[in-house]
Amino acid sequence: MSRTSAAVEPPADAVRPVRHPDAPAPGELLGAHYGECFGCGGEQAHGLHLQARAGEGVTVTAEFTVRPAHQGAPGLAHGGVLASALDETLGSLNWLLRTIAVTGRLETDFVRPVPVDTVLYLEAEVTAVAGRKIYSTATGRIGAPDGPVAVRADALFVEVKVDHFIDNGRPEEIRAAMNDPDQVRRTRAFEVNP
Ligand SMILES: CCCCCCCCCCCCCC(=O)SCCNC(=O)CCNC(=O)[C@H](O)C(C)(C)COP(=O)(O)OP(=O)(O)OC[C@H]1O[C@@H](n2cnc3c(N)ncnc32)[C@H](O)[C@@H]1OP(=O)(O)O
Repeated sequence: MSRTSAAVEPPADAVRPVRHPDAPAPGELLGAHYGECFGCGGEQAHGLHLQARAGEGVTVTAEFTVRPAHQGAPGLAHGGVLASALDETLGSLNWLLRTIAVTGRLETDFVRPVPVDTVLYLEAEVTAVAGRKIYSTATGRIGAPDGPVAVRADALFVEVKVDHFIDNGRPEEIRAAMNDPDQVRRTRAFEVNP
């Protein structure tokens, strides 16, 4: 039996992803796309503060340290928090395509418990693109970048226009994001996919 469902399997007409020529160079930190983002934002006290770095092709690596605020069972990371770390890492791949996309489906395997204070070493890759649909996969390892796999995920992201956020988000946060003094974050949010 396949580990993943058909929803995250690229269709026959899917193509290989193409790294955007202006994508950050391999090794470069991507930075947060939004200061209040639970996954990557620096302004969220209990957020993941996940730092993603561009890799070769359409890949990223990221690190996330499990803090006491991220517990489910005593001393162990909450599964939803680990899914968030995978989601954020996978979401950051879309910046290498210069595409704004949201998670349509995220299928997660929790392979090993992840204790508080553990660094989760994540790597993710876009495997295929079919129209607006972006297929990607990620793993999270503990102990070291080549340590044992603790979590993994397969995902389908769907490309959206910036109207997705304007129509559905709250005006005050949209305004604040538009006025963000950080030009890269503004570009990422509003100029990539007008
Ligand atoms: C302020 C701005 C900041 C911006 C910064 C960047 C933000 C980054 C945030 C990063 C944070 C981290 C990331 C986050 O956490 S993102 C936050 C979590 N995700 C969401 O909130 C998304 C909510 N969902 C939607 O808005 C819509 O459902 C979307 C946009 C996804 C699709 O609705 P839309 O009406 O647009 O399109 P469609 O329905 O015609 O579907 C199109 C195609 O896709 C296929 N499909 C769809 N869903 C699924 C599914 N579940 N399984 C399998 N397939 C699915 C569908 O069959 C169709 O295929 P085909 O028929 O064409 O073959």
